[in-house]
Amino acid sequence: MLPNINFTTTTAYKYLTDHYIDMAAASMKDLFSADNQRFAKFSLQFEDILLDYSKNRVNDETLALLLQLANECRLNDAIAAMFNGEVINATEGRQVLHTALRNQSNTPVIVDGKDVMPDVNAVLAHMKEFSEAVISGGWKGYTGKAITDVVNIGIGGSDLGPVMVTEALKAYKNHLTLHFVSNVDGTHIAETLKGLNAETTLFLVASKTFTTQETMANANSARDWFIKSGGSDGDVAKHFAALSTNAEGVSKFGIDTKNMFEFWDWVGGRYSLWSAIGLSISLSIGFDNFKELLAGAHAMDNHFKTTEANENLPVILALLGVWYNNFFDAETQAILPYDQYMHRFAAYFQQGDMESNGKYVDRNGEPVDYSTGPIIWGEPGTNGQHAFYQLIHQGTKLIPCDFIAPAQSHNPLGEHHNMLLSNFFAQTEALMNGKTEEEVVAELKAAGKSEDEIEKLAQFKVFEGNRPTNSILVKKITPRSLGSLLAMYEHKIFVQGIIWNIYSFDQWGVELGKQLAGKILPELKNNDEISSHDSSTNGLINQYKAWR
Ligand SMILES: O=P(O)(O)OC[C@H]1O[C@H](O)[C@H](O)[C@@H](O)[C@@H]1O
Repeated sequence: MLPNINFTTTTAYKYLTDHYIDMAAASMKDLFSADNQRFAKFSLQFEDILLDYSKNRVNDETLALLLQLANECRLNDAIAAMFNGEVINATEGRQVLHTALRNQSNTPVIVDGKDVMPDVNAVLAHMKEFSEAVISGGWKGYTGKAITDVVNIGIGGSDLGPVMVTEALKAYKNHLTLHFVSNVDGTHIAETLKGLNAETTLFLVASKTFTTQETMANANSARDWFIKSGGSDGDVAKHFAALSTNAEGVSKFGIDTKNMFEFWDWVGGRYSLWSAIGLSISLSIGFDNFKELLAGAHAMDNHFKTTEANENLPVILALLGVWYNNFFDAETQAILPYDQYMHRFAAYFQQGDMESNGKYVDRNGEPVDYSTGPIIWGEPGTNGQHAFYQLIHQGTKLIPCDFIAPAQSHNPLGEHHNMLLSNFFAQTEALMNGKTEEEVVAELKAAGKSEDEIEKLAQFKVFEGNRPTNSILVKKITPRSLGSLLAMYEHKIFVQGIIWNIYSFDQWGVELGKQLAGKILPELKNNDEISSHDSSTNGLINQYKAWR
């Protein structure tokens, strides 16, 4: 059982409410001047990952109170409940054991009285064998040719993780070309199939439930294309594999269950890249690298499970997030990787975080009277700098940002990496220090501006500063360090869900739209005028029918 505590009733919360008044007025610049140990005090290292959280609006007392909050919310019991396989996804009656998928130490993980590790290892062995056959060219298509292209058909957790990881680890990729089709918009599959050769294309139908409308529609269109291109029904087995928990659905679709890579309902969709859903990753970068990704995540799992809260990276990140979310009323959290390969990282954690903690009902089924999960967004630096950083620097909203960068580039081209990293360092420094009116005036004077010009311009060039950031410096983005980084964010989300007393592993909020789309679809099959909805929805449907 998860603890069931309203964090706003804790002693720590009361102290934090008072303490916030002091800290809202405190300047980070002053905190740095007053303490030359601040970086050492407020930074942590895990393997090749350095988390510097010193540029936050916190002092020793803030940290102590936030840690007390975690303690009063019985975080340690919650962590134990997850790893021990308790049914902590209570509204779906499921365990939450994506950590078992990367449990490289192979200690037994018991679900309903049975150790799941033999099954986990068997699927990994199947993935290894299959990946090696496809990569080596031993796996032949229906005309005897080796596979050149792999199309992963899936959406949400069955797409975002594999897309993000294969992009982030592109430097490790082999000769296979990966494609990802997710959207039910026919354009996505049509554009992907253009230029592909059915003889050398392998489709992975990735769906935990194997009922998702988008994925089933795209998989059916892919199979039609395959047959039209010359393949026969009997050839489907050589060109279609399924990644799913639903064996019955897979065989109904016509995919041989020998080509099915299984996972289990104790793996949440948005936590599934570690499962058979990761087959596209294993095909793209090889099984050994996929295993390294798992090993990196496992190392972070152990860190999370065994390290004291004050030195625990996911816990610290989570508590800082709570500090801004619930005391400073920050509504969003930016994730800004200074690594072009990580360009889908923020998109991945939009699902990871927002689908997990976007809940207004607590674990008692009562509406909460505090803010829960933040809006996650971000783009890679330096692109973001030339687009939306204006608002982060001078807007009226407080936006806590995570800056992530590798110290070593996979493409050390001239001065590019120093230029990139100089921006990474400069942005967090600028956000903290800002620029005072005196500094602006001095600068304008030095540039030869008149008193009149200076007066007109100065205010617009002032930066308040005092805007919080975390810097996450990674030695190099490797399968291992990426695995650790991903697990770190997953556990951060978990910790926040515990503090907010919500269920982080269900996603009922996606159902209503699906249900209504299911009702509307038949109405679109004829040209009858529709009057069964509100006037807006009727009007839109009828105009669609008139125009299509
Ligand atoms: O893998 P599937 O069963 O096809 O599900 C794909 C996605 O769709 C659902 O609507 C959920 O919101 C996601 O959590 C899930 O990842």
